[in-house]
Amino acid sequence: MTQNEQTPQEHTLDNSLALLKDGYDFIFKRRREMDTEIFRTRLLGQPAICMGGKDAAELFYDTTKFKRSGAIPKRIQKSLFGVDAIQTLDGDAHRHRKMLFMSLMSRERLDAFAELLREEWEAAARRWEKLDEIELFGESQELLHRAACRWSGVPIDEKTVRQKADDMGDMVEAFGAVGPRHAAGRRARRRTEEWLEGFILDLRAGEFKVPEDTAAYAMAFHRDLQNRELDARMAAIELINIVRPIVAIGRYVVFGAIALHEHPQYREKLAADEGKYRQWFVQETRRFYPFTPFLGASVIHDFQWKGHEFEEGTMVLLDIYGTTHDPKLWENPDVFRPERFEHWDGGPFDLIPQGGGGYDGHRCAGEWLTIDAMRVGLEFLAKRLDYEVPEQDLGLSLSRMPALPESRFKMRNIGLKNEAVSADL
Ligand code: HEM
Repeated sequence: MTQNEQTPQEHTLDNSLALLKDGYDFIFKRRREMDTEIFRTRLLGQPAICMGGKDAAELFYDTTKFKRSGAIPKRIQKSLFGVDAIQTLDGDAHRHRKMLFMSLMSRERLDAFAELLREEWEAAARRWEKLDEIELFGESQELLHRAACRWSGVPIDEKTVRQKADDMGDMVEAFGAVGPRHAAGRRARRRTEEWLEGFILDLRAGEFKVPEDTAAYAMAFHRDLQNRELDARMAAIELINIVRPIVAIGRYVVFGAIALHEHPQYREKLAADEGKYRQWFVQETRRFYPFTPFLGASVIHDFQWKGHEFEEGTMVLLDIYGTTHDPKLWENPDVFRPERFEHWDGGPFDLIPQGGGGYDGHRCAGEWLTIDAMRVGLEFLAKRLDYEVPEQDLGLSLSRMPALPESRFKMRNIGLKNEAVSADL
């Protein structure tokens, strides 16, 4: 037997349709069936290696073995990420671009974001009080978009703000879709890139001014390793790489709201933040609910790992959903239990809903901001709002990528309680 034959192999011409059908469970289901952390299959007409778990995650983030350029399909770049953006860079070019993103994430700037976000929740809730019913998903995307624009220096036009927030959301909605949902995401991206490219050009021409510590300023005037400004379209794409994922936190707000609804015993604990309850609840929401299904990279040169052969150019997928539900890492992984985080040691390769490793690698630049934004939003829901949750379908299908309940979380009879939310995180 050659080393290669040790890797379980699916005998299939191509499994792309099964990937769409099984969605988040595609890799994990096969890992369970074959009792393996790694297997070979064929996807998008080419051989692919799928793997999951802590060791596999650590391997995936070894930049001497894997690269991102050429690994992200164009259809994902044209909808979700933007073509040739940070997600596709490697080596020094990536490190330099990543420093630009991380420079926006100082504690001071994150606190400023949390404050803007609290204002937006308060303003939105005052509007909701006058309505019979709202849909939390769209509403939270809009309020996150407003906070993201104010924080990033992007102008808000009241006439178009909801449309622009929906466009940000549609780019995310497109990633695991074929047909109309995917096409809508591409159209949304084209419109948004055109809008923000014009804005970047205005900033450069001095026709519009923004503070120097904003993302808009950073993207407009960033210089690459050759000391050149980014192409205006690329600056717009990277600015979208700030605003779009902030809007996407609306999905986690909905997941947190579902968790609160299905486990009402946590509401008071969350409001009072007994222990570090808010932090545990947020971490469990990010671990438990499906958002990113897997990540892709490509093998730089032949190597072996635990007796498995990796050949140059092979596409490799890391199972994100399966790793956050791996029974080797999480006791009773399919039970929602925030207290599990009381004794979690904070490893870089187990809780990986937003990628693993360090922030100098490809791990999500906005992870701290996401956690802060969820703490603000969930505290607001638990402490400041009274609401009813009418009968609706809150089920999440693992074959819909990205996952979202059909009803998008409807809330009724919303009122504001006389309780102040905390000023710090
Ligand atoms: C809504 C919740 C979010 C989820 C589920 C999420 C998830 C992820 C994942 C899985 C990655 C890829 C990691 C990798 O390739 O190894 C990533 C990368 C990234 N995220 Fe997030 N993210 C979220 C929020 C944010 C926010 C709020 C921001 C910015 C404010 C952000 C900015 C980025 C950037 C710039 C990258 C590319 C990093 C790189 O390639 O070096 N994300 N995110």
